[in-house]
Amino acid sequence: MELRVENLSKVFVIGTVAYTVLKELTFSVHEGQFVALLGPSGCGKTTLLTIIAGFQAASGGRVLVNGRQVTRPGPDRGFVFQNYALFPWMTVRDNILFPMKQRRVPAPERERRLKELLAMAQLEGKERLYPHQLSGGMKQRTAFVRALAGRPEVLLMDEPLGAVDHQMRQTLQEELEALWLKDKTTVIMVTHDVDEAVYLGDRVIVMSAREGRIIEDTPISLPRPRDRKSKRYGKYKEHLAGILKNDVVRDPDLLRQESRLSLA
Ligand SMILES: Nc1ncnc2c1ncn2[C@@H]1O[C@H](COP(=O)(O)OP(=O)(O)OP(=O)(O)O)[C@@H](O)[C@H]1O
Repeated sequence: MELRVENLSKVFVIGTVAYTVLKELTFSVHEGQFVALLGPSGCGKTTLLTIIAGFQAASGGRVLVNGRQVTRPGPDRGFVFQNYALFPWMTVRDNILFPMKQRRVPAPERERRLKELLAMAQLEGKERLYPHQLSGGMKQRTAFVRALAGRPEVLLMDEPLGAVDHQMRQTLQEELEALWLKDKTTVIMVTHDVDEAVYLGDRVIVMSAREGRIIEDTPISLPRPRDRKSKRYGKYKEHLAGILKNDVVRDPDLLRQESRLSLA
């Protein structure tokens, strides 16, 4: 599997003003890599992820998965939304089966895959519960394995832990890592949390607050599970936090570059 983002740009036009949200981004992600996409609020992380998913089109450039250009959503790309987006009226079992039914996976194969995913996520015995009856960790694990049900080439996660408090977040990061280590699907995860990026990422791509450029692309060479208290862990965090801070200091108004368009 190789995912390639080539010269990707996105411009939103509101009235007569064009806002450049992503500007000529280029990077590749290799098989099995866990990439954390880090940047301040509003820098274009979600926009980038949704273009990779095929939910919206780029204004320029392209995304290739195994050499094929992305033009629409497809089963080769799984997506985990913020707040998990489980169907509240469906049980754990039906949530996980849903994408397989949509893809008309034959029933015996569906049941086999469901069993495998429930075991992987330690959700055996919970399959008849509804989302509101689950703990935060169980919801996350359900969302994660639901996205894996169709065996995507790459899993795209948009701040999957965005809505949880600090303590819970660390626990869920550990659960997420344990789950990912069993499967090693290629992941791109959006986050604005430096600690989360260093804890989970094999590699951290940092986006600028302005014009959605890449300002850093760093491998995190630490053994897993990571020791948050280690000196090297702290160094990585310091380094990335410094980059984010410098970027903001250079652009104190944090305003997107605006260009007047003549739409007449
Ligand atoms: N459909 C749209 N039309 C106009 N502007 C948009 C649209 N979608 C996003 N934007 C703008 O693009 C910029 C980037 O948004 P995006 O959601 O990608 O940022 P983000 O880095 O994911 O932010 P956060 O971390 O807060 O979720 C924002 O300024 C946003 O207002």
